[in-house]
Order: sequence, then C-alpha cells, then structure tokens
Amino acid sequence: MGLCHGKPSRIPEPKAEEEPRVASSGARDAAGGVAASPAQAAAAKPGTPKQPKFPFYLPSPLPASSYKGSPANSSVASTPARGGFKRPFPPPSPAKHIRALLARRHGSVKPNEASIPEGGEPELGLDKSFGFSKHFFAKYELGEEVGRGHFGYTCAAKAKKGEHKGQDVAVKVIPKAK
Ligand SMILES: Nc1ncnc2c1ncn2[C@@H]1O[C@H](COP(=O)(O)OP(=O)(O)OP(=O)(O)O)[C@@H](O)[C@H]1O
Repeated sequence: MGLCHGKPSRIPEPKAEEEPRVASSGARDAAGGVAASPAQAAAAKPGTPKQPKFPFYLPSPLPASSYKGSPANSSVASTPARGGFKRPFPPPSPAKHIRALLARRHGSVKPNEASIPEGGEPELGLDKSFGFSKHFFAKYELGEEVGRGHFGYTCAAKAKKGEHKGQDVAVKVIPKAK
C-alpha cells in the first residue's frame, strides 16, 4: 500500500530567516499551486547557494559623463561627419595620362618625361599630316581593292614619287566616320 504524496517530504517548510517573498512562493509551488521560477525554487532549497539578488543588467558605477563619448555607446556616432577630411590637393585629372600619351606619340616629350605639370595645358594641335593628303593622288596611283578589315579597306597602289617610286604598295583607307 503506497501513499501518494503531493509534496516531497524532504522540502522543509520555509524558515523565518529566508526572504518572505521567495519562501511563500516556494511553499505554494511545492503544494502544487502557482509556478515559481527555478531561481526562486533553488533559493528555497536549503544547502543551495543563494542566487545573487542584483538584476541581470547593472548600470555602470562610473559617472555618466565619463562614458558618454565611448565608441561602445551606440547612441554616439563613431563615424566622423563627411567633409571633416579634406584632400590637400585636388585629384589628378583622368585625362592627364591620355595627354601624356599623345605628347609622347608626337615626339615632343621623351618617354620618361611624359608627365605634364599640374595646371598647365600641353600645346597639342591636330596632327595635320594624318589622313588623306592633298597630294596623295600626286604620289600614288590607286588600284583595285585587295581586301577589307574592320575599320577600312586596302587597295593596291603604285608609287609615283618619293622613296617608293615605281614600287607596288598597299594603301589602307579608313573612312573618317570610323
Ligand atoms: N600588302 C598587302 N598585300 C596584299 N593584300 C593585302 C595587303 N595588306 C592587306 N591586304 C589585304 O587586305 C585585307 C585587310 O587588310 P587590313 O590590314 O586592313 O586587315 P585588318 O588589320 O584586319 O583590318 P582592320 O585593322 O581594319 O581590322 C587583308 O585581309 C588582306 O587580304
């Protein structure tokens, strides 16, 4: 014949020196009443080390003025405002290297002296020697087209003047639209 115990006999009645709130809660829990938190139940048990009575979050003991500027404080913006950092010089022009290349191509500057001083515009005019010369037909006798590329077509020609006089040459014609 067994006895049914609703309350474990090893849990003693709360003692007088225990905190009244915890004691009454633990007693009610043991009797099958209102559920109490595990911490409270453990505190009610004798021999169990008491849980600390302070809350999970404690405010800093330091004065508020000493940590208000800390980066850990999310209310403070850690990134400096735009415009705080200014370049000592303006960024170089993206067209600078193109002008340097053109100057080098025209032979006015040596390859290692192609840098152009800041602020100074290079004296570069149009290369008038490029393209169909006015005297082209005086120098060459244009023949038939021998082939085509992506940008233009190639013709057979015969030189009438100059160093290639009397020789058969190939002339590549690139339309200005390209
Ligand atoms: N000296 C030559 N003698 C004979 N045929 C030539 C000569 N030069 C070019 N050709 C012919 O003309 C075609 C086109 O020559 P081109 O040099 O214009 O070719 P490409 O470099 O491919 O053209 P692109 O630079 O316009 O793409 C060649 O595929 C070739 O058939």
